Amino acid sequence: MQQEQILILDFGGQYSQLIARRVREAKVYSTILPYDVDIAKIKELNPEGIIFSGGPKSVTLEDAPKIDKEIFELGIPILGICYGMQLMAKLLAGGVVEKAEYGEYGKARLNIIDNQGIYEDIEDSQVWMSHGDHVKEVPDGFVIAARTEVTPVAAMSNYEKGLYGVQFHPEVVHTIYGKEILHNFLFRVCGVSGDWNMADFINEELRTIKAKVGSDRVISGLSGGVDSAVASAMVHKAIGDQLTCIFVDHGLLRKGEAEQVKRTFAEEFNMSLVYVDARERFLKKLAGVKEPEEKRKIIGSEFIRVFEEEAAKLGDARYLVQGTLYSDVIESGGSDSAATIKSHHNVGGLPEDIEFELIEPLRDLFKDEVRKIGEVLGLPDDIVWRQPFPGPGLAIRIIGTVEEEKLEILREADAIIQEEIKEAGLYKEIWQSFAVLPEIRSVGVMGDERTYGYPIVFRAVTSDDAMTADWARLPYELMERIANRIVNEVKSINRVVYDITSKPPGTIEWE
Ligand SMILES: Nc1ncnc2c1ncn2[C@@H]1O[C@H](COP(=O)(O)OP(=O)(O)OP(=O)(O)O)[C@@H](O)[C@H]1O
Ligand SMILES: O=c1[nH]c(=O)c2[nH+]cn([C@@H]3O[C@H](COP(=O)(O)O)[C@@H](O)[C@H]3O)c2[nH]1
Ligand SMILES: NC(=O)CC[C@H](N)C(=O)O
Ligand SMILES: [Mg+2]
Repeated sequence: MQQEQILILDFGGQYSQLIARRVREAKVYSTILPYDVDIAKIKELNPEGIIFSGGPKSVTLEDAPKIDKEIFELGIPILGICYGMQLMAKLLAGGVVEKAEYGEYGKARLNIIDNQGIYEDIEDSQVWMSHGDHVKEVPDGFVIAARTEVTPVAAMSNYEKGLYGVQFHPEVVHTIYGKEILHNFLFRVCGVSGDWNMADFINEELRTIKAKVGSDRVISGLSGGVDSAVASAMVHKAIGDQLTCIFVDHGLLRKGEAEQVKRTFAEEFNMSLVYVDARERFLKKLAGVKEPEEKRKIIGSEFIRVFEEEAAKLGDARYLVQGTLYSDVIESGGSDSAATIKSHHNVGGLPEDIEFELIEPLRDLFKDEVRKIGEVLGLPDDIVWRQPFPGPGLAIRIIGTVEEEKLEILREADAIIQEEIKEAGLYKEIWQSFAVLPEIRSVGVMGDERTYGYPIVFRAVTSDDAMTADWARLPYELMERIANRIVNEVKSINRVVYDITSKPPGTIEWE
């Protein structure tokens, strides 16, 4: 029997991934595809429903993303969100979209005019808006379902065909009834049963991996972090000893990390693990390099070169498993219409001549979902709840050139932070806590002596999925203890500052 699924067509919206998440939270499987996917592919998937995401373009422009009109004739219910609704209005006969006199950004009050379909049991309430265009005339067969103070067509519905457009964003938490509206679309309009769960996801992935790999050998990049542990554990479950995990020590790890990862995996996992000491070659390649994107690309490509050598030793493994998540993909400019914020080593930092076929079972998921899978698979708590650590490691926490001496300083400072945050019982609550070593020095006084040393930037953030983050409001006593210890125990450091920037506008890491 074919699995129930909802297809999300991505028009480059900020929240496309959030829509997918909300659908999964409703226990319905979802797939995101770019808007220009072939209509034949959509027919083949035969989803229970389709959601059009928002998008940055204006449908009134010539080069705006479009879609084959045939999609409205497939008999599949469609929910168009923001740009998605405007596109629906533009493509269907009778619909008119124009630039609105007043754009609407942020909170608005939804006034429901027609309570059927996705508005059953929904009351007038706050919604979240972000648009400059609006629908002026609804297409033939549609009714105006809701309005706001400035937008006369805030929602439109065609009950007969199961076509719905919403100008607001039901997927964001600020839309009070957002979840209920999406549920109405899924359960009342599309008629899904909502019996999908993470265990199904895992089983489906296992089947796909098995079918793809056959009897070939596979290697997996294993870092000790949760993503690669979960991805590797899944692949191991699918193909057993055909998998070999490769742990690369690139010299950019934290204090004691290499030993700790080796120990944990020997004790807790029955997968074979190869440890590669690649410290010298990474540091050599990075020598003198300052520019963050260049560092990232060097590291991404060197990782692959190491994996290739190890694959050859194993008799040519053709597949490489990576614990890539959706947040890595989107920041690397993963969809056609999204900007590149930074090239994650495992996505945008991959070399062009890579010959491996990638296996990335977590590519569509967010970290908290991966942690759930980790729990379902029975992975130990200290792996599942480990704070993320970026693949390029300390190299992107040293501003400027990466040198052994600076790495040593950063390792010591970082170890103090880890220790104190754990001691304070905050490790799990805090998304990431770490030290950054900037390329500046300042004057201080210690033991009546002038010092001219580096500062350490202490950064601690809260987040659910790394897409947005806020600086952690740590107790002053804890900050004080950390600052004191760093200045006293780490040589060359004479000052500690705390980063109070959220994401956006900052990012979590400094490079
Ligand atoms: N030192 C390493 N050795 C081998 N592979 C690595 C290493 N560091 C990163 N990788 C690969 O790059 C992927 C992405 O790294 P990333 O840091 O996002 O994930 P993670 O380390 O598994 O989890 P976390 O995000 O919790 O740190 C990993 O899943 C892994 O496949
Ligand atoms: O494996 C990784 N390879 C990378 O190149 C990379 N860059 C950032 N990160 C981690 O991703 C999350 C978001 O980071 P930023 O807010 O700094 O963009 C945070 O959790 C970062 O630690 C990386 N992880
Ligand atoms: N968030 C969106 O999808 C915006 C759609 C379109 N760009 C507008 O401004 O109206
Ligand atoms: Mg990591």
